[in-house]
Amino acid sequence: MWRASAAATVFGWILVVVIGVSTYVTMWASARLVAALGGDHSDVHGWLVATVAAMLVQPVAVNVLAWVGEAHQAAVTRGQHARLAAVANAPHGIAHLEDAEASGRLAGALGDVRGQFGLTCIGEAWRSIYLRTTGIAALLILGRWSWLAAAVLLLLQWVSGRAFTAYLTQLQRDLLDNASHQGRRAHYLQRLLLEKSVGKEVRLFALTDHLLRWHETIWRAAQLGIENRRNKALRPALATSVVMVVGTGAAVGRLVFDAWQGTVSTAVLVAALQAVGAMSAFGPLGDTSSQATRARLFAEAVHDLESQVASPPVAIAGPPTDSGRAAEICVDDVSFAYPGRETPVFQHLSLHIPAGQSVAVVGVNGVGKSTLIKLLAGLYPSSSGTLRVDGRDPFADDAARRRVAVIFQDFVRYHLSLRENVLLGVPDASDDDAYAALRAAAASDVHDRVGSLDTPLDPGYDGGTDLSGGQWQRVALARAFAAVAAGAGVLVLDEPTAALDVRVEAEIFERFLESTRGMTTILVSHRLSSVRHADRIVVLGPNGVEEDSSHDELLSAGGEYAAMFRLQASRFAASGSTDEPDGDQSGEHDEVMSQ
Ligand SMILES: Nc1ncnc2c1ncn2[C@@H]1O[C@H](COP(=O)(O)OP(=O)(O)OP(=O)(O)O)[C@@H](O)[C@H]1O
Repeated sequence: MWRASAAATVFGWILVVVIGVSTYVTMWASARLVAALGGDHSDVHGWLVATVAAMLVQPVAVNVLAWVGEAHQAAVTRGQHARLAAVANAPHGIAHLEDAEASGRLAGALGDVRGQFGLTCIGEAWRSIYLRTTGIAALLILGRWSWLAAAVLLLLQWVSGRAFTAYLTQLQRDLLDNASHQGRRAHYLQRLLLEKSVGKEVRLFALTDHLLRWHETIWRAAQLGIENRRNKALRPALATSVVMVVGTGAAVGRLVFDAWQGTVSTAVLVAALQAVGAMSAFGPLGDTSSQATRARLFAEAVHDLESQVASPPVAIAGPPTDSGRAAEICVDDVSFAYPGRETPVFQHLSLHIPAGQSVAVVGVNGVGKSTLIKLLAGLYPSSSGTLRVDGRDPFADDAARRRVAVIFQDFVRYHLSLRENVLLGVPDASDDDAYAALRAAAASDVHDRVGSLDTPLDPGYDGGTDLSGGQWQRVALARAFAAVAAGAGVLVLDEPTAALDVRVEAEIFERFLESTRGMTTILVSHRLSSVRHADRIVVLGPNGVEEDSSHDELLSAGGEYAAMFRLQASRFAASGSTDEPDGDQSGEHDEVMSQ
């Protein structure tokens, strides 16, 4: 709370003290007023003024504290958003985002910041603090009658409050626990029933009933464990509250008895009766305790995430690189296995790409083409060997990473304007840069269709629209071209053109190779006809680089590449399409390479 806003914390504590003091004065002055009216007539006016003043000050301070709580809440929520964003983005790679437990916890924490926690928890935490302060006022008043009774009541309320908090903690922990296997699965199934992106398939394959039943089964199984834990924590909470009620009754009985015996004055009797009730501020506080517990658990969860996810090595911001110049890539004896996996994707892989060369990487499904690109982009560290972009490690050096512009097959469709989709990584670029990038990606017609660079590419927004798969791919390509114009030294297209028809893909790749001449480019595609104009073709196989030469040389060599290329070409010819003018090119899709 202090970190989010020191001013709100200090002001809040001042108000808490004011509330505590005004509570004490209200109880004591009103009791003295009753006693004065009842017979001793001592300074009726003075006690009346004190009572009224305290009764006015207290609600004003409570309301101002509620207002401070809201401002404080906003500051805390902002801070928590920033901390969560830092947790998600601090590590240089993306392994933590693929770790099911860490990403589940991150998603849960984010949901919490956006939900109830982000709205009321801090206000309720302040409420619980000032209620405890009113409890201290009540304790001091009770002490005027009997310190023993005050201490016993404090103990009973405190034990009951602790038992209730333990119960709430269990409850809230279960609510916060998005990381359990069953919890994640239940959430996932729930999302399938609600999300737009899967709505089509859910209807098409009539999955609704099946998903509902499946979700219910998993949810019930998860609930069973939760209910058992809750019941276990609820029993001591109930038992201690019974003891607390009996103890409070006994204290009231004793107080009345003392008054009956004449050992307690009217003022003390009236004040102490009020104080007995106010001692409940040390006990269970219902929703206030619940929210305050949630705030505490949330802070703990974020702290745990911070220590769990902050994995070394932290990236260094190296000295600026020669922006705009083609980069050289050296992969030397690199082996790599995904975190938590024993089987390596590749072992002892070596590949040298001189600056300015265009290279196509081809190979069957799962051989590791995309994984190699992820390593080049610095998203994972290699398990062994060295991988360098212009002599620097892209996993450890931010400047080296910025030299690599990649459009992956699962590129992001930003629900932002067309301009932002193209220029997201280059904020200083102008509209002309956006048009140039769109032209280079053969996407000028996308601009013509949506009408403006400002059009949101999401029909959910006013004036927004959606694009076809192929149009999205060309917009993503335009983003890559914009990155090149802004100084990236290696441009990688990892099959972002798979949804395009073969003619458009060939056109884009040709244009791409032409407009990036002199740059280092890497193309990954299953359509061999599309990549054959690259300077060099590298065929990846289970044992690393299996073939590595130009298209013509590989064809003459009559190896694996030649066989795959001829098979694609023959399928293409059999399909009767006239898309490929020289009849030497590949077919509709990636028949061979995908098998
Ligand atoms: N995040 C991941 N965690 C664990 N294994 C992964 C992950 N991503 C990919 N793999 C595995 O690594 C291997 C290489 O995958 P990769 O995506 O690099 O292949 P690819 O050659 O690009 O395939 P495709 O042609 O189908 O795109 C595959 O066996 C895949 O199952």
